[in-house]
Amino acid sequence: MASSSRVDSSVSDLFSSAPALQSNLGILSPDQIELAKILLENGQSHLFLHWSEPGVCDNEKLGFFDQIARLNSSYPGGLAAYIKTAKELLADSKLGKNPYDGFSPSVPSGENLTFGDENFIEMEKRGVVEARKAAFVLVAGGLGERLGYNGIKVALPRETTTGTCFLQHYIESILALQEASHKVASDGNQTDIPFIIMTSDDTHSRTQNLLELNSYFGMKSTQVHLLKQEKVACLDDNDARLALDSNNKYKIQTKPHGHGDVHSLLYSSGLLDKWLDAGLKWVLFFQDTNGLLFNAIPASLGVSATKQYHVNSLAVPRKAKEAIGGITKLTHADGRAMVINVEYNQLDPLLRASGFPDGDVNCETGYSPFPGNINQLILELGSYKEELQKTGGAIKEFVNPKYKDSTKTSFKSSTRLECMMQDYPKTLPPTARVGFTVMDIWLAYAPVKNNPEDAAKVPKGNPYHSATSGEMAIYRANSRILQKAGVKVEEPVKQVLNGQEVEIWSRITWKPKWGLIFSDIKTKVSGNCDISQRSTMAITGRNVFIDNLSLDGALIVDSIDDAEVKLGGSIKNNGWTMETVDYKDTSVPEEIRIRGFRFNKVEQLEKKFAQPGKFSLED
Ligand SMILES: O=c1ccn([C@@H]2O[C@H](COP(=O)(O)OP(=O)(O)O[C@H]3OC[C@@H](O)[C@H](O)[C@H]3O)[C@@H](O)[C@H]2O)c(=O)[nH]1
Ligand SMILES: [Mg+2]
Repeated sequence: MASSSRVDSSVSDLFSSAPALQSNLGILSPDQIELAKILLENGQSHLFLHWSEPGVCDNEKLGFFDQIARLNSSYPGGLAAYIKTAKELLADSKLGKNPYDGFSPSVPSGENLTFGDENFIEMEKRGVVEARKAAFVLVAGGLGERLGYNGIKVALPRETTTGTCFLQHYIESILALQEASHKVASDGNQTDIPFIIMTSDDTHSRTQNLLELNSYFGMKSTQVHLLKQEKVACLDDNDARLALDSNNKYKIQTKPHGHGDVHSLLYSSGLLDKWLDAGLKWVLFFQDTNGLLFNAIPASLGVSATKQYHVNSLAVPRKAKEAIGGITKLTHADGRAMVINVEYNQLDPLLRASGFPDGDVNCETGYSPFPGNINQLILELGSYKEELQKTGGAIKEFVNPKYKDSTKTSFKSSTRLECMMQDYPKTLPPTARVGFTVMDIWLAYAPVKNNPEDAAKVPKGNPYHSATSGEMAIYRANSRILQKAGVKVEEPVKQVLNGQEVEIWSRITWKPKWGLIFSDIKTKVSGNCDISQRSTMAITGRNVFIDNLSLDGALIVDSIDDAEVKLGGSIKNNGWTMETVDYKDTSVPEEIRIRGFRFNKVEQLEKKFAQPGKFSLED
């Protein structure tokens, strides 16, 4: 008796701190009252200051608790944990505490892959074998604020020769891997590779529509899962008081929590257990707009398998101050060490604070000594699941408030906690096998992140990360791959598009099923072949063989799988010319004008082979 009345009195003490809430308790359900207690116990009584008497705005009040329930259930440990962590991180930030305090940075060593050499080819083959035990996870909840594109980024064309969008290319690449992997499977295991897309309220319905309108680009709809991340509550001050929406006092203001949410979402989805039961071994994470990524996947998956890495991050040489994180070895004074991404905004201050007075600068190679993180992670499923069981998928967070002045007592605008998927290894035990794999930039990394205006301001020699450079990188990579396979592809010309000087190579594209790995591509190329710089070549069929072809113009070839087509002889036509377009010209569709050019399809040889059999271009 005595103890229960003590509880009651402490509860009523709690509610007496928020009289406007207390008078409304009658309209709330027991669950909502529990949530109210959590808020009051965690210093959030200000949320109720303006609440009206019962009978006025009751629907809004219930809506408020609906939102609180969502915020509470979508965060590991609930709102109490969120507020507690926020207070700690805000206190550290106010003190100017260095998150890497006690750690000294050094350059780690990893695997280096060179496109086309014996090791690379071996790794690719091994990767194809492993692929049927993989699941792919695309994080695509971001708004793409730096690009400023109106639609979702995965709907942007990867290149405009065929107009194939990023999402279609990703799906076709996964399907090509699946098929190739089943072909070499010795265990008869023919499961479909799962494809997960993390969305947010900003991208969810548009991603869903894009998939549905295009019949999932050839994937089974059951193979694709969308997991929507929720935003997190904004914070108004150093006491982690939650921010109310300025237009609706019954609503908490929210902002994105970052791509790190993918781990807790995967954990709570139950998918990891399903995958383990199905015999899967690898989870591959990737980002929304890297049109070159799948050039790097087979070989790096081969590295993961060969080295038995629990974590393998893909990296490319990094230019100092480039907006990609640096893979860094951090050694603590107490002996602990880890290899981890240091985000691009933190690398310079970390270096300056730890004996590198020049900060983030290039070394004698012309690159930063720290490899650049492209945020493609390959995790070994068993150890991943084990780790998430301990953490619930929670990832080390950070806070980045913009203070009004040096007293650091108030913020210019509300802030929130954030987390990044590449911080996953931070909680791993020292026994974990954490590695990284460095590849050529031209082969593996060409994200579309910057709008034309900002891209044009990128320091000379650093990558633009724009729609222009992203598309040009596809042509460069394909041209170089064919060069390596023995085709004489003419050298590029330089041109300024949307204020950015880029190399323009022959516009060569193919479908993933035509050439997934280099050894496949080599079997598709023979004889003396040359392709001029002004040429366009688009191959959408599978069994298409380039054999003694001399191309100077545009050649577009489509074929069914049962048609074997030989591309040979001398093809010359007026081809497709490139016209410059200014990004400010709003008469041109946004997805085109952000590139700074469009094709004028003057003349082409276009062939379609829809019957089984053997054919050549004369047929
Ligand atoms: O809340 C979010 C934020 C972002 N994302 C997704 O995460 C991906 C990366 O987002 P951003 O493009 O904003 O990431 P950034 O460019 O700031 O940095 C990221 O990529 C480059 C790497 O070197 C960095 O280490 C990595 O953090 C995108 O696919 C985006 O859609 C989410 O899914 N949810
Ligand atoms: Mg970002």
